[in-house]
Amino acid sequence: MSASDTIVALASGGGTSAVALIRLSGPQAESISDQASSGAASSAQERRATRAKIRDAAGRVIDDVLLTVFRGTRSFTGEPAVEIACHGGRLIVRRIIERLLECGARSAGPGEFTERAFLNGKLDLTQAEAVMDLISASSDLALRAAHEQLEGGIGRRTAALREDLIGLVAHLEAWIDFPEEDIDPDTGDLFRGRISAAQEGIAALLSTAEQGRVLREGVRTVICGRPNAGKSSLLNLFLGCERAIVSDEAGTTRDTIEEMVVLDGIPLRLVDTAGLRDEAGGVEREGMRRTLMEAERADLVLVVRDASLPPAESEIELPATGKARIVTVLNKADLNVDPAWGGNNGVKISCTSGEGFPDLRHAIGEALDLGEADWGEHAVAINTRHRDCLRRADASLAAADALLTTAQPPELAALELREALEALGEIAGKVDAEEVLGAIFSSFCIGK
Ligand SMILES: Nc1nc2c(c(=O)[nH]1)N(C=O)[C@@H](CNc1ccc(C(=O)N[C@@H](CCC(=O)O)C(=O)O)cc1)CN2
Ligand SMILES: Nc1nc2c(ncn2[C@@H]2O[C@H](COP(=O)(O)OP(=O)(O)OP(=O)(O)O)[C@@H](O)[C@H]2O)c(=O)[nH]1
Ligand SMILES: [Mg+2]
Repeated sequence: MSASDTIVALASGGGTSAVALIRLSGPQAESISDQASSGAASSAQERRATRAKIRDAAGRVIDDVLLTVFRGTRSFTGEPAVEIACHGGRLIVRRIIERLLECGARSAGPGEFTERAFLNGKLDLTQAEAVMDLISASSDLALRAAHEQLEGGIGRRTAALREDLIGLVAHLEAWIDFPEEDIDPDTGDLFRGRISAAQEGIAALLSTAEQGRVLREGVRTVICGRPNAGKSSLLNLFLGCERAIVSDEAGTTRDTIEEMVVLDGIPLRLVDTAGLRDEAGGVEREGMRRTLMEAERADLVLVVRDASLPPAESEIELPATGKARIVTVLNKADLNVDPAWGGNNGVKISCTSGEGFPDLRHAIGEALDLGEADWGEHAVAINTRHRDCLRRADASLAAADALLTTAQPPELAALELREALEALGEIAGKVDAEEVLGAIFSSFCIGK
């Protein structure tokens, strides 16, 4: 499959920079670049940075650049491509792209280069997704998981599962189609054992979904407590800057404030909220409603209490927190800690002095239980699309197993197995009936 048009886009970040990278991909990449560079592209050596001048239609120089030409399928996109490294001014970038459009290129849509790489067989779907994960990774662990996926980690694991199932379908269908060949039906325990082994493989992948979500979106961490407990001060302490307004006026924070931080390699999406109190009205009430909504969706709730007050005065009725872990933070430990706090097992800290902050970070790590140790060597973490495909595959395998257990016609079980294969194939973006046929002929030598 190959695209007929040539796309162009800025590949580096917007804004002003020392150098910017403009990318062209498609069959006319080289000829379009030639028009804009007085033939410099076609006289350039393949995959070698070559000095050139980009000129407008009137022949005036727009910029002095480095061109790199990728010929044939030897490029990221698997089709002819040209990269132009120009000076990173906004106007320069705009003028060069305008010139390339004038010469016959079209503006690329979002993800279109990677989509082409997929369509040209350079990447499977999980690898294409990994490119995005890689770019948006906000922590070392997320980066590792994205790298593993870009290297084909998930693709390999689903391919192995598919291979097992293809063997199974081949066996079952050969038996259906050629009963006279005297193939051992093998639909008893052995056959079902292979189905359940595949289900175990699926379950192992599915069990990484939660980590995948956390790595991609961050642990939703909601800071809640009574007004003035120091919630916004805690957010600021995490960020190391005065992001949220802090004041001794109770009810300062009205709307939720969200910021990402990374704690020992784990991304946290921190949400500062409006304080919870019974006597609130008007805007503050609306703020509280938002706090409760956030708490319900949280993975982790940090309950901030003012340790300089007696426990009863900083007590909050904890909102419904779904499945969130809860860590209690006893703030203002620099003041006189009310003796009644004695036996409370919250983490004592001072947001003003920073004292006790390492203990809090440690307590959060423990509560989340997401440390390096759990990652093993291969940091595979599936995304929601993979999860949905895996769940469908698992349901089909369960159905196939049930059909075989109740001695239904093998055709029905074969259909379910094919459904499972298709669902697994969707993960890497391939669905291919030929594969099953190939396995039948190669392993059973039918027609000899
Ligand atoms: N300048 C530049 N830097 C970049 C990219 C790019 O496209 N251009 N990348 C884009 O995301 C990443 C690197 N990934 C790449 C992947 C494949 C090929 C490539 O040319 N593949 C050919 C040749 C293989 C080889 O010689 O190793 C191929 O697969 O046939 C290039 C970059 C990050 N840095
Ligand atoms: N002594 C002391 N004061 C603190 C500490 N943390 C916060 N404060 C003070 O407590 C007051 C309230 O702090 P905020 O961070 O605004 O409290 P909040 O929980 O966000 O309050 P609302 O947004 O109104 O719900 C401010 O005057 C802070 O300076 C602390 O560790 N020690
Ligand atoms: Mg606040």
